[in-house]
Amino acid sequence: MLHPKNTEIYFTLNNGTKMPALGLGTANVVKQIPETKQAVKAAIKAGYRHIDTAWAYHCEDRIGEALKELFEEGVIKREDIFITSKVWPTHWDIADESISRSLKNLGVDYVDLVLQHWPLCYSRLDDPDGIDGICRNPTHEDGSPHYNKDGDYLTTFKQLEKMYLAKDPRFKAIGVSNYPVVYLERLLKECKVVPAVNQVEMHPHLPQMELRNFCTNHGIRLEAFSPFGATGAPMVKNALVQKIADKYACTPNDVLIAYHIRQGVVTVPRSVNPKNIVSNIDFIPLSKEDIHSLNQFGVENPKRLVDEEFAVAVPGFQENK
Ligand SMILES: NC(=O)C1=CN([C@@H]2O[C@H](COP(=O)(O)OP(=O)(O)OC[C@H]3O[C@@H](n4cnc5c(N)ncnc54)[C@H](O)[C@@H]3O)[C@@H](O)[C@H]2O)C=CC1
Ligand SMILES: O=C1O[C@H](CO)[C@@H](O)[C@@H]1O
Repeated sequence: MLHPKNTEIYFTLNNGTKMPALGLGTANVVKQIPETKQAVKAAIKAGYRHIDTAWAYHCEDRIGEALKELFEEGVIKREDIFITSKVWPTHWDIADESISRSLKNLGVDYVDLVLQHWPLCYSRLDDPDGIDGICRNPTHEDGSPHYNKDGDYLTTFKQLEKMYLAKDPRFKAIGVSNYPVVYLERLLKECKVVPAVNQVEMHPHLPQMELRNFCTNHGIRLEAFSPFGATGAPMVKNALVQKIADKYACTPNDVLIAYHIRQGVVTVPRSVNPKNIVSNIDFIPLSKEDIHSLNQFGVENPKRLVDEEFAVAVPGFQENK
């Protein structure tokens, strides 16, 4: 039986927007940021129609250069692709300005999805070496995160909601990222718009079963970041993943991507290597039994692989759930 490629699978969000199941992650490590442009061009030419980015990745301008060339070469039109950007905690109370900054850097009139990047409020500190003159991860002298103590994390989504309800033409859908169930419960009580997406760390070490059930029940599309376990792709070396890869005669990366798409979860693996970018397109008909064994592995061995110093401020990050 012929299977679709991962790039041919789309999911429908709760406002009717269609979102490609596979996207290109662009949170490149600093030394690879200059390779973002060629990675985006390689991905689009290979069939990707979804780019996941953020103000905080400091590469939106390079993505914009790639898109400009692809549009001019007639490879794609703007409406052919799905672009996600995100509002970083430094911009928790100026989401409008963050969106305008991202659109300027990307060189587009709109993005398809805007996410609140983290439910946190950072102080906005000047930093000539930062992004747009702002320190991305502000800290106190002791190295602890420099939060704005007067900030309410829900402010950001409330600002996105207000613009969305006013039919702001700069984006099609709004969502969140790194929201645990308890934060979603508050949001659903205080806001009118149900987030279209919740982007969270997910892989067989972190199946997020409670969050998966909650989001499914409330029509929130889950999106898996760090599907390979972030830089160095540690999940690729996982024995169970490798055993399943052998069974399907595919790569462990193929299993890790199919693990999400077969469960209706969007995923955005990162690479600047055109060979890897292309190989991540291969669809694998992972069975329900194999998906269950991968989920069960994580239920019994929960482990966060992207565990940044600021993340512990969000419930659920401490207990590695
Ligand atoms: N919302 C959020 O807070 C976060 C969002 N993200 C998004 O998720 C994306 C993906 O997650 P990441 O943590 O960046 O990493 P990832 O889990 O996608 O793994 C990237 C690593 O896998 C390697 N890789 C990729 N394809 C491969 C292949 N076919 N064979 C062997 N190695 C391969 C890459 O070289 C890189 O070292 C990010 O780029 C970003 O767009 C990531 C982290 C947090
Ligand atoms: O989206 C994100 O990507 C970086 C690297 O993982 C992380 O700081 C942020 O949440």
